[in-house]
Amino acid sequence: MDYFARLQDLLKTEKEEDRKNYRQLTETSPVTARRANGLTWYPIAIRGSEMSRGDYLTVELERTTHQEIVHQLRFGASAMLFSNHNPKEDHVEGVISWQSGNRLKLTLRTDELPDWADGGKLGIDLLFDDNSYEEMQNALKQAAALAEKPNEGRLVRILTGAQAPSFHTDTPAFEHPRLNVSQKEAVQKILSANDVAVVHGPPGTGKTTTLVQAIKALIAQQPQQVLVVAPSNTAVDLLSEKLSEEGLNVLRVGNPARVSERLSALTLDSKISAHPSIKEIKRLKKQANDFRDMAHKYKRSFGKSEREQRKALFTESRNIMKSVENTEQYIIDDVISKAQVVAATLVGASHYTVRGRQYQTVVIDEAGQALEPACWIPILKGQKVVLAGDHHQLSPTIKSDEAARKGLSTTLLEKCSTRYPEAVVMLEEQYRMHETIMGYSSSIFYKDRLRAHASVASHLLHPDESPLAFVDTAGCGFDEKTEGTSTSNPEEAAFLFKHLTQLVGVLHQHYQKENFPTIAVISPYKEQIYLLKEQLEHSPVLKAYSDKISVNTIDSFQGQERDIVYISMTRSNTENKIGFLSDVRRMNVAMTRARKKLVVIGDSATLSQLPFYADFIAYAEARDAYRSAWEYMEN
Ligand SMILES: Nc1ncnc2c1ncn2[C@@H]1O[C@H](COP(=O)(O)OP(=O)(O)OP(=O)(O)O)[C@@H](O)[C@H]1O
Repeated sequence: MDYFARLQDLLKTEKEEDRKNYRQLTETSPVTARRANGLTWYPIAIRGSEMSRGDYLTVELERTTHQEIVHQLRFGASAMLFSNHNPKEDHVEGVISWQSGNRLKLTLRTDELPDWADGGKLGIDLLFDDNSYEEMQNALKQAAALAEKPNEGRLVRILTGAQAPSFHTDTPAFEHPRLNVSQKEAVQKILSANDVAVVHGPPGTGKTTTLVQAIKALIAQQPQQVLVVAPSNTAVDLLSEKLSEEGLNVLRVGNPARVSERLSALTLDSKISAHPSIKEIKRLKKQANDFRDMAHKYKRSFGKSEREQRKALFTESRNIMKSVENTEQYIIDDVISKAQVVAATLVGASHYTVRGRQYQTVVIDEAGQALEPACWIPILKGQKVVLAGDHHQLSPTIKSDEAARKGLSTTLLEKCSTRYPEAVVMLEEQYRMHETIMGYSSSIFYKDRLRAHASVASHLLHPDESPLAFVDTAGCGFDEKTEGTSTSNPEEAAFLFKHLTQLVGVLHQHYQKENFPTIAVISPYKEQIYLLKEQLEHSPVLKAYSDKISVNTIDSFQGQERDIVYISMTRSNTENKIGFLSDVRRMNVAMTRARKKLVVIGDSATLSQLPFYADFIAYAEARDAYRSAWEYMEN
């Protein structure tokens, strides 16, 4: 089928580009550069080791210097333990089987540690993620084959546009005291869909709340195990927690990104150790060890009867271990089958513990950020799929421009929304933003259909504080600086903090430290973020509020909210280049993080190149929210 052959090609292009980037980052860089890029932990120490299934050795490793750098050494990734004395020869590969804080466990593809591991200077490198690409390619191949099978390929044909979806017409209206009208409509759509339903959740509209209730309702409608997946561990964690709070039995496959007792109780390991039959296993293991010890006592006796005795003891010990394995498998099967919800990342849905399972319903959250080939991994395990997300917020990160241009950046969510409007319900009431903050985004992206709930529609930091400001730096001479591919604007950064310091000074009179408003300072440019962070460090007034202020890129704020949001637009040049500010979805995310006050600082002359910004500035002007930076500089 053309559809999948094309996707397979695009994915191949993407993989090549990804691998190229990875090589550039790793092969020529010294360990410190790899560490700064989040690909390496160094130095590390071995804290313990144990045998795991299949005679593999699992070693526990710890970063020994304090390192806050964000890293990518996560559960499920392939990684390599190396010695920096002679890294070319002294290395061994494995898979990360657990990670938390500064520790991780690496399951090696061997049964013992090599000698060089005693020599110090150890580190661990992330390896290229072949496995995820393989899983995606396999899923695409399987989907293509399935589409040709008249009796089995229905869902595949529907999702690729070859056949229309159908809905029950007799599903009773869904009622729930805590959901609003469009949320109830979304649950109703999910219940009535035979094949596909789409929940379009603009910022702050309660998408998670809706999905949780929909999953409960699905299980009440017909007892079943639901597969719940998302591209990021953070989203999977959030849903797992909420579903479990609602009393559902959730199995979190894989390794939660966040450390919380509630979450770790949902993992397979934790459920296994809480299982009633685990006592039996412990007893059997002890018995097997006792027999083994007894056998070893015959070591120095060479008589025939001793030899036989010894052999019998070993056999007995081995038999017991067999039964241990059987019991373990029984426990695993029991734990998995009791789960009402299996929660994992898209690729994690094919983890060996749940690999062969089928589900009636598959729910994909954050589908606006999910690469389509990755979505096919869980979709093939279900009969019906629910896609939830917002294709007007950030799209999946794609490394190959060519693959992106040819369509890999278009998500299945977007395709289904366009193809089947009858399957889509948009959540229309939002619980985050003052209506003036919401207004521009709503008019550009959501056909003016968003409404602010009464509890937030007119909330302000203080009756004298306006909800929106565009501060124009045009003509101030705040020129951007470009080095390599990154852009920054030191004077804009300094100005931003001056403005923020003033605001904090005013708010200081109205708020206690405990309930002081939360603040985000964001910019699309990494280099600008470094600068902003540095300047924040040197501002004594703001430093006193450092636990209230977060500074980071737009991408890292998706899904979050703050009372006050400052956006440093950074670009200011005479050639009118705006680079990736032209991705207006990213701007949509930035602007909709603010609850009570949004301050956008930028150069109107540069920004107005794009109608999106020209219109935003006009929107601000019409609401008396336009200011020139000169006004502040004169004060
Ligand atoms: N029907 C409702 N009535 C009152 N409050 C609600 C309702 N639905 C959601 N909320 C509130 O709105 C906020 C956002 O809800 P939720 O976390 O479900 O949103 P979301 O859409 O998943 O967020 P995001 O914008 O990150 O996608 C929460 O504080 C939640 O309590």
